[in-house]
Amino acid sequence: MQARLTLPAPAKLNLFLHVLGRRADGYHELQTLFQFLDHADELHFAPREDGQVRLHTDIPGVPHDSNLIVRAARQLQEQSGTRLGADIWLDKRLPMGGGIGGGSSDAATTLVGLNHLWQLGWDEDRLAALGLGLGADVPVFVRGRAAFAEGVGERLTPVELEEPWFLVVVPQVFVSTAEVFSDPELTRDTPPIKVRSLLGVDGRNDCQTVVEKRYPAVRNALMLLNKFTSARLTGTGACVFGSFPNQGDADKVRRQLPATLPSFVARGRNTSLLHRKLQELT
Ligand SMILES: C[C@](O)(CO)[C@H](O)COP(=O)(O)OP(=O)(O)OC[C@H]1O[C@@H](n2ccc(N)nc2=O)[C@H](O)[C@@H]1O
Ligand SMILES: Nc1ncnc2c1ncn2[C@@H]1O[C@H](COP(=O)(O)OP(=O)(O)OP(=O)(O)O)[C@@H](O)[C@H]1O
Repeated sequence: MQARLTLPAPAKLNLFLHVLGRRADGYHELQTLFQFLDHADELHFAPREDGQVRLHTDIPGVPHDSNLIVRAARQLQEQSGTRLGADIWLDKRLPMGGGIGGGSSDAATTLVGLNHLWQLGWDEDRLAALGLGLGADVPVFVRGRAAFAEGVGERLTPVELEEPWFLVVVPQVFVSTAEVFSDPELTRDTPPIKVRSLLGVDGRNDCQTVVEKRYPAVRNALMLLNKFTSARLTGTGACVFGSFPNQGDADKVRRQLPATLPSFVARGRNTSLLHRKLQELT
């Protein structure tokens, strides 16, 4: 591997997730609060003169051409008209299907990284618009600022939040986002809130009841973590999390969880690890 650029692709949490309604195209109108975690995949990039895009790391179950990294790279290549290609390597650390946005974050880091490497000069708005076509969570990762999100996640208002430590528990099940959103029992009528009333909002996730019913492993993880702190679901799961004022308190609870249940501790951040790294580059 001879990488020219190495960048992180951090996880996100949905600190709350409200489902407001269903649109004609089947997608759901949401309101959610995104914050980033200092826990990340890492991507390595090198330019290619022959125009090919090659990801050299296999993710089991994800064919090369369906990987969001490859799809993001090819779409940026096509839409920018560059003749360059890229070799890409991935250190996968984020659990998949966990509701912490690993695939979307990989796609965003690819867009931002190749924009830099190929010297395209695209601005954030253009990269975020391309990213939205790859997944609802991609724009927030492209922009890298904690945000109140509306629509399907594309209307973003940056916010400054406290930056506590989070203990994230990773139940060993894969939750299908599409299945959760198509469940007839999903609550879809939460009234909209205004960004200025954010502070008064509790951390409810409207998907939690449906996910707990369908996935006993998630219900068990929530029950377990609830013994120590107020536990919540992120996205459509499977990950559940609780917040702590410092790392020591989070680690202490982590040590009391069964060894069979994977978990990690990471700080919540208002500026993503990707964007902090980019600031060092410029
Ligand atoms: C739940 C969140 O993680 C919150 O951050 C995201 O909104 C989900 O984003 P994502 O994983 O990128 O989801 P996508 O790949 O865009 O959508 C997966 C499937 O979930 C359903 N879906 C997703 C997002 C949304 N606002 N309404 C939906 O109904 C759709 O059936 C869609 O086919
Ligand atoms: N680079 C990638 N990393 C992870 N998953 C990928 C990637 N490319 C494609 N996928 C596909 O996307 C699916 C969802 O992965 P992801 O890790 O984004 O889920 P998630 O954490 O639930 O995301 P979200 O919070 O956005 O719902 C995977 O099961 C996989 O099939």
